[in-house]
Amino acid sequence: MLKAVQKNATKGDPQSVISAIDHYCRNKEWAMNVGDDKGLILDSVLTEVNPSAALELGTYCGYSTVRIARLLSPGSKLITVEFNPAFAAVARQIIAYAGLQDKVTLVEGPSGDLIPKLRERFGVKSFDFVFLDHWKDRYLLDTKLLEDCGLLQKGTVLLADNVICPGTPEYLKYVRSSPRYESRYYKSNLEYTKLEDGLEKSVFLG
Ligand SMILES: O=C(NC/C=C/[C@H]1O[C@@H](n2cnc(C(F)(F)F)c2)[C@H](O)[C@@H]1O)c1cc([N+](=O)[O-])cc(O)c1O
Ligand SMILES: [Mg+2]
Repeated sequence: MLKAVQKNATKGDPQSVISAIDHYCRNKEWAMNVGDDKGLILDSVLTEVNPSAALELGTYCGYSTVRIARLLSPGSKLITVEFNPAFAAVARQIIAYAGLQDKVTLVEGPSGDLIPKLRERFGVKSFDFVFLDHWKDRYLLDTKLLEDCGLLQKGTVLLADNVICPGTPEYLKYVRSSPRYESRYYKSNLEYTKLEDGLEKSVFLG
């Protein structure tokens, strides 16, 4: 994927990086990026929220990191968390190739340990936007952790990938039944396939 970006994309042009990854994953080797179909929903929700402090759980190779960072207003920041050092190393290069390294802080390690430290380490008061795309059995745990650490404020938007495929049943049940969230499903398809998948947008009500 990184080679495809270096070969086919233009340095400093985030859209060309996104297109190069989508073309590679559609024609050469599938990969678990949010992809171009769900990516358009991510773009529109992000533009609507226009966050000054955004968090991504699950950097993987940095595809959605680039999608998010390219739309941030000047001075806004994205913190992205990745557990796997090999993926993090690729993501750093892809983010840098897109020229977005000044807007993005990539933090390596497990979310359980890192989330409680985000305030003291990065001076984050709270997040306006959170993109969940990491291990599906951690979505609910980490959402509760974000609540408990006071990192969500009234109006914070959580956007979760893969709520249908591979699926995040407990997370969905929680955000759809809790009086503290206003939740809505955006139907789409699993990246680079015709299978159904979708994003769940949940607004924290405080
Ligand atoms: O399993 C999927 N995604 C899991 C994604 C996992 C990614 O999130 C990282 N992570 C783990 N913990 C953290 C943190 F930050 F919490 F520490 C970050 C992992 O190292 C990995 O890079 C998936 C699978 C399919 N599929 O079709 O099978 C499609 C998709 O879109 C998917 O996202
Ligand atoms: Mg995903």
